[in-house]
Amino acid sequence: MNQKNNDDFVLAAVTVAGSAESSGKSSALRLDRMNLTVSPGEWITIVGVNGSGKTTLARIMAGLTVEEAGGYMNRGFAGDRPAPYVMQQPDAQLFGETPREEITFALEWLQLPAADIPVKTDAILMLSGLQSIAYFPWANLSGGQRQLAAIAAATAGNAPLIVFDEATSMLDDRSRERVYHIAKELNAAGSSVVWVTQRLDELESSSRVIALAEGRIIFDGSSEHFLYGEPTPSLPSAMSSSTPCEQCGLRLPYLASLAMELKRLGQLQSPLPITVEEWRRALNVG
Ligand SMILES: Nc1ncnc2c1ncn2[C@@H]1O[C@H](COP(=O)(O)OP(=O)(O)OP(=O)(O)O)[C@@H](O)[C@H]1O
Repeated sequence: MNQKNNDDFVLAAVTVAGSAESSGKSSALRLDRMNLTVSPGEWITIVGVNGSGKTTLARIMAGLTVEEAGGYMNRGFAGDRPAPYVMQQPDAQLFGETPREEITFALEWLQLPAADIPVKTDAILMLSGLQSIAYFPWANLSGGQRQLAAIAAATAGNAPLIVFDEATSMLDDRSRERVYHIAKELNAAGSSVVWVTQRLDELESSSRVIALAEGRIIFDGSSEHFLYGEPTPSLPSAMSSSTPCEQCGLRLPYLASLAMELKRLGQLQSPLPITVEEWRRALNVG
């Protein structure tokens, strides 16, 4: 973990030019003068409809090369090396032949003492639930199992910043929970996590949500405000009765709609629940 630099990670007026094909849209820019500050240890969830710029932003935050990017970036606590970046598709990010080899390579790249690597590899295989398939070649594993191995390798080094770009979208519920749990543990240990997702049911009350539309940040605040909050005054009045979530073109999760309806009927009061635990408390059960 990079303990030396506690400066915030800062993007200022970052712009990425659009492709010729996208120039017919209202915004031809992939990112449009984006300003963003992330503090050490923060968890940020990035949401937005398809093509809103999530992956472009995630790649810039990870320190990967994005052509035609301009503006100012100070990587601060994230350090100069690229951050681990876990993509939706595992195959492009695998270097080894098996899950065990993949994790071993990741630890070697981090220059851990050679003697520590086998023990640490076993610990990571166990944490990610991959022990039983540790020596299987990729061809014998499912896409989800390959993705779990890629995630386990990316998270092996407790990097100061880790970017998950819709990393769990091809995993089943159990594997998704496992990955989410690993990311949470890393966050609790001090890593900042950038979590790009289309799944609004993954939001937690305390976490910060950044919503993108057409390459711009159109919401930056708490999950609670995003799902239930007051509309943004600057938006056209036709949109003013909707929540920030709906204003981004995203559909409210079923449970959030239910909470709003129960509030309208006087059955629930603010703060409205988001997580299972909060629902239990709100309904006075369990
Ligand atoms: N390599 C590229 N070169 C040029 N334009 C690109 C490139 N990759 C994406 N774009 C365009 O940039 C815009 C933002 O794309 P981006 O992949 O960042 O969005 P996204 O929100 O991650 O989308 P999705 O949810 O579909 O993955 C889109 O209009 C897309 O067509």
